[in-house]
Amino acid sequence: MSKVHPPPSAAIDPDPSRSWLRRAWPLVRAHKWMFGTALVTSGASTLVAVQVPKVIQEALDNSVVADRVPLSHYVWWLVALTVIMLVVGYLSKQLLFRAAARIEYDLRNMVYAHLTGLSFPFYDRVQSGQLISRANSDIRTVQMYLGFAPYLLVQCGVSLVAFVYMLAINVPLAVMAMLPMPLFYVASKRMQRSMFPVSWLIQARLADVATVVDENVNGVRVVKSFAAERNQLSLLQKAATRVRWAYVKDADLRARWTPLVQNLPSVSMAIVLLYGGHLVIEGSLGIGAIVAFSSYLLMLQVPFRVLGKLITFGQRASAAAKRLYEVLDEKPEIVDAPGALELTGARGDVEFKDVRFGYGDGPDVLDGFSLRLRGGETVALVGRTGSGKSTVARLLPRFYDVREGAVIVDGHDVRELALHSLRDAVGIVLDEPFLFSASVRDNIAYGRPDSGIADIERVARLAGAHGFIGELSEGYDTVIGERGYTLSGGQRQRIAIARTLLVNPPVLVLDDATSAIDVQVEQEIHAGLRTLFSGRTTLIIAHRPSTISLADRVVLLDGGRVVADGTHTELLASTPLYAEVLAQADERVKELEGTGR
Ligand SMILES: Nc1ncnc2c1ncn2[C@@H]1O[C@H](COP(=O)(O)OP(=O)(O)OP(=O)(O)O)[C@@H](O)[C@H]1O
Repeated sequence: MSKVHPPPSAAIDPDPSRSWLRRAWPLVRAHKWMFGTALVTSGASTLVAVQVPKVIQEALDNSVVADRVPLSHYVWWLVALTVIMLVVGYLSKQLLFRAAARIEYDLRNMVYAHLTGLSFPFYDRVQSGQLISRANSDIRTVQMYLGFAPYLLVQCGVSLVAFVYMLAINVPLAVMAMLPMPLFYVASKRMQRSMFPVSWLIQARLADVATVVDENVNGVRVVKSFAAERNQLSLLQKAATRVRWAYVKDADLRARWTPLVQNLPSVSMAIVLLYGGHLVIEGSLGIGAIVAFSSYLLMLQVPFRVLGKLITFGQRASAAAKRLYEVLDEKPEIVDAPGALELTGARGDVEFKDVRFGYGDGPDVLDGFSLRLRGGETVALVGRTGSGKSTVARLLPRFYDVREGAVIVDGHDVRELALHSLRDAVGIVLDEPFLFSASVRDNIAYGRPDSGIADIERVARLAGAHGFIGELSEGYDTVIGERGYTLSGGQRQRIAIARTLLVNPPVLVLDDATSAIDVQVEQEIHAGLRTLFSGRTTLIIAHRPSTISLADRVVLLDGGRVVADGTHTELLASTPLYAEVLAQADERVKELEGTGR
């Protein structure tokens, strides 16, 4: 049985006018106990660390210089403090890393869940490399900051206790030692201002590189068939050069600012030596105080140094978070209407009523498109390339919404139906089906994961896939390579047909779904296809007369609307455009066969 994974514990604040940190706050708050305990224990361990110089000071003054107390007394104290620091430090780190991992889990799940919910128009606009980069590196950057910034801040805060101890030893010396600190603050601020744009640029350019790499890997077949490796490499080099430029700029700014910011506290050490040494010579301060002071100053350097890093880190996290929010704030365009109806036991009566549609802000692809498919009918949709046939197919399961008119299933506008019930009822097989890197059996059972092998074999037989599956090295258990590229185009199509058949949808759309199956094999599986179509409403988008002959009726699409409707023979006789489209398709098939594809 598969393990149940908990849903994310929190979502981000939806108000986009708020700062990125405020919006991310619910993620941290969801683990407040673990986080809180981690912070308290880390504060406690720092507090213990601050005691160490005090013990050394007393040991020097009372045991080494004055011989009033045995030295072993202080040695035991130091041992005890170290043990406490070890135990408390272990606890705080354990809890902190766990809390940080949980934040990452929540963030990752939230982003992926959101991406899954987004509609096709979003995926048409966004490059997948950018998405992958956002989903990986940006999540990590934000998680690191959310997880570790509060911890570092607590450590910084508690280290300031060191300053209180310095004041207790000698007020004027403590004040003088802290004099360079305002300068330090100003330098850190300036560093922050000059570095922010560059850190933003780095994130954006890394995403560009991811896009090129993604296209290179996914489009490797095209790249190689055009022997375009060099071009692709030069594209990558261009993107990588832009990243390098940003990193060099970052390094340049860092090299200018970091030494200044890091070494300013050393000025404090010089002041302590100069003024403190004078006080010791005068006899108003013990030598132990100077040693304690230098330790405290070292401790105080840590927060200031960390603060500098925290600032840069914060800028990266802010840039990453804003890019993640861009995705998270994206509203799915195609969603269930309030009170959406469940489509159950569909008859498969389909109607496109005076549909006008275009992609995004683009021109109309369909305009005044009307078509009725009665329950159980098989209709072939034919048209020139680019005439909008696949677009018609995409409107039926509501991948996109129409601009005007309506798509109606069983008397209901698809916009009134619950999306999951509509998509359960409409099966769609594409010409280039996507297969997963899983076994043939799992690919066929994708829509019905609980199906038994008997059902899987039955649909594979109908789709004409059983024969070649049997010849694969491990039959139905053969794992097919990424996207199914270890199979031929026709084999992939037959697996995709079987996959849809198993779901048994009352409405079926085959979008050029047999185009890669050779004519002879297609003839062989015609019987299977007829069984597949019987009892369900089928829209076949096809070019071959042999496929078209499976339909009861043929409609011709041109100029965004239906221009002819009838049987294959009727259309051949009455509509010259129909014969022209078929002839063009025939030429295309011959060309493809000629190139051996
Ligand atoms: N996702 C999209 N975003 C923007 N425009 C698109 C998109 N998909 C298709 N188009 C455009 O819509 C028009 C119709 O495309 P469609 O894929 O529906 O044609 P088709 O008739 O199926 O073509 P073919 O026979 O070549 O597959 C074309 O002009 C195409 O450029």
